[in-house]
Amino acid sequence: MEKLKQTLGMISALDQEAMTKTRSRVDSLIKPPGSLGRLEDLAVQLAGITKKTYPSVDNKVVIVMSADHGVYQEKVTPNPQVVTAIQTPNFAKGVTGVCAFAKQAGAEVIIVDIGVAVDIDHPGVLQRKIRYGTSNMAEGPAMSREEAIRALEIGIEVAEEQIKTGKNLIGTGEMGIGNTTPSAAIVAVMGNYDPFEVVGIGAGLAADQLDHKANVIRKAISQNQPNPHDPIDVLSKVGGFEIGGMAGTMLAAAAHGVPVVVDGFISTAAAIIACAIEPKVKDYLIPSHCSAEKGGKTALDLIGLQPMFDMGMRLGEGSGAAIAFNIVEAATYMVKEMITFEEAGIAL
Ligand SMILES: Cc1cc2ncn([C@H]3O[C@H](COP(=O)(O)O)[C@@H](O)[C@H]3O)c2cc1C
Ligand SMILES: O=C(O)c1cccnc1
Repeated sequence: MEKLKQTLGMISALDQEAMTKTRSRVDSLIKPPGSLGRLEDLAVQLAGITKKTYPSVDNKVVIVMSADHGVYQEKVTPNPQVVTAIQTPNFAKGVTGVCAFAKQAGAEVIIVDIGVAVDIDHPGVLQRKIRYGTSNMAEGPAMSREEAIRALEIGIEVAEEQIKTGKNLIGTGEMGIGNTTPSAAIVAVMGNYDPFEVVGIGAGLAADQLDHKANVIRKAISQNQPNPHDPIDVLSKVGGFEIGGMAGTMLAAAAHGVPVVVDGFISTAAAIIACAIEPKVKDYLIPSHCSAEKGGKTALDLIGLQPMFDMGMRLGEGSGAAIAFNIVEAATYMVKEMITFEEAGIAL
């Protein structure tokens, strides 16, 4: 709890002076005013986050949190639970979807076992297991409040280790068979939606099973009565270890002035928790894409994030975040590589 409290105490508002300076430079660059659209706003946001007029995001990492879910027993996903364990070392080997995009973006991928159902024996996997998967939220709380805080603190610690080594752009990613169910539950509770409005097919559930998936979430909510005004209560009752870990990563990034790129539906559920814990976190978040998962747009809208692109992607892992790294870095190149009208000797 100490680590969490200390981290929350370090989160401040964006640096207005840096933002004003960067906005002024962006407005005077040799282009029609506003012609680089939201890339201009992104540059200003990066200045506010990093407290630098010329922000740099040249040292990138996607932190992937891997965990299993007790609610798997309710047949909410078509894939065997063992896929989480099979995939986890694959992130260390560099062969998953996010790894391909991270390689292209020049980013590292860090994989953390925060709660996989079996032991993962691979030297490249960070061992931070809280437990061998959550409990079945349809029968009781997914985890204790202490475990939820532990998940947040693991996310903080892993992010801080990365920031200490010089990382200046973080993406959130996850692996966890069944995790679109707790994600939809979080969105339903925090946004007061009926679960059916926000459940999707996840990693390929048959469309005729969506009613069942929504019913499982309804049961979990009525069984546990998560309090939407207490995000840690929501995380513990209907969340997941990897969701808590990603929320913690977002809190740490905000505390240390590092921009954090949010991936798809599951990362957005984590962002909803992080923003409810500390609303100032929102300004440090950079959305990437709009997940094709049914609740994807609703989840982003809940915290007012406007995605950069919509490619019908629904993989998770941090894949959309890694692709978005290129756009985020483009904003920094605009500020430092383009000249102003004045520097060009032109007075219009
Ligand atoms: C081979 C494979 C690789 C994945 N990589 C990410 N996910 C994605 O699918 C899972 C969530 O979907 P659901 O809730 O329907 O189980 C998570 O692991 C998510 O990261 C994958 C899923 C599979 C099958
Ligand atoms: O958008 C996501 O994060 C997502 C959607 C479906 C399945 N896995 C991940």
